[in-house]
Amino acid sequence: MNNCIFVGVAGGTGSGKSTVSHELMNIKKGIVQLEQDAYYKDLKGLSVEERAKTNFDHPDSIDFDLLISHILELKKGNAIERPVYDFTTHSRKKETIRIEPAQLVIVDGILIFAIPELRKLLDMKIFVDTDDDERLLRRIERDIKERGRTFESVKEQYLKTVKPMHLEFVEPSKRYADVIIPRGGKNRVAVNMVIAKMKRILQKGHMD
Ligand SMILES: Nc1ncnc2c1ncn2[C@@H]1O[C@H](COP(=O)(O)OP(=O)(O)O)[C@@H](O)[C@H]1O
Ligand SMILES: O=c1ccn([C@@H]2O[C@H](COP(=O)(O)O)[C@@H](O)[C@H]2O)c(=O)[nH]1
Repeated sequence: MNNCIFVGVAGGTGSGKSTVSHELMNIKKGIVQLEQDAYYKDLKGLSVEERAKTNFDHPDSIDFDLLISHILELKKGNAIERPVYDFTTHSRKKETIRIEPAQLVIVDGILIFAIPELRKLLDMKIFVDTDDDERLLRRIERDIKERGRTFESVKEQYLKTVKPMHLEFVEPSKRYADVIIPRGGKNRVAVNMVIAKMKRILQKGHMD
């Protein structure tokens, strides 16, 4: 598809990436989303205990080759089959989701700006910047409610891998952002400015 625009939304876990991505998806029909979360490597080959101990915040835990190849296919105008990842079992489901090429593709995830080959495929890079304590509180609530975790497991994972990887990979990748949204996805002023800009780009059909 000609003039397909790729917008990256990065930020730490619980920063509000999904919230911002959904706001952008609501601009008009036909905008599609590629979540880095869908591209976690399948850990079916490991025992349940080994899976739970995996460092899910290191770039090696994600199949970036597949994500990049999907972006390139969408750029060429071809549909892709996006994997479906199950956070409770740390494995890929059998089914996939067909994503058709679109004028605007939102790519979101904690590490997308930390990978140079991926970064250079993004036409606009937005970083959602939320204080660590707020992100942690949201993460505890979400992982217990939606991802089948206990408070103890969230605490252990946060201290062992989530926090150190955030400091090593996610936070430094903020330097590559074109736009930084402070205080998360409900920052109306910032989100409305990004939406207004995206609407202008979509009307013109290309980046400035
Ligand atoms: N500004 C905010 N204030 C309060 N809660 C928020 C805010 N932004 C997001 N949340 C909540 O925090 C959780 C994580 O937000 P989400 O957008 O899914 O973050 P991410 O995709 O970066 O992990 C969700 O439950 C969401 O409803
Ligand atoms: O099997 C898994 C895979 C990933 N995680 C955690 O998910 C977050 C990233 O998702 P957000 O939606 O951006 O919060 C990452 O910090 C991983 O630690 C997991 O716990 N289990």
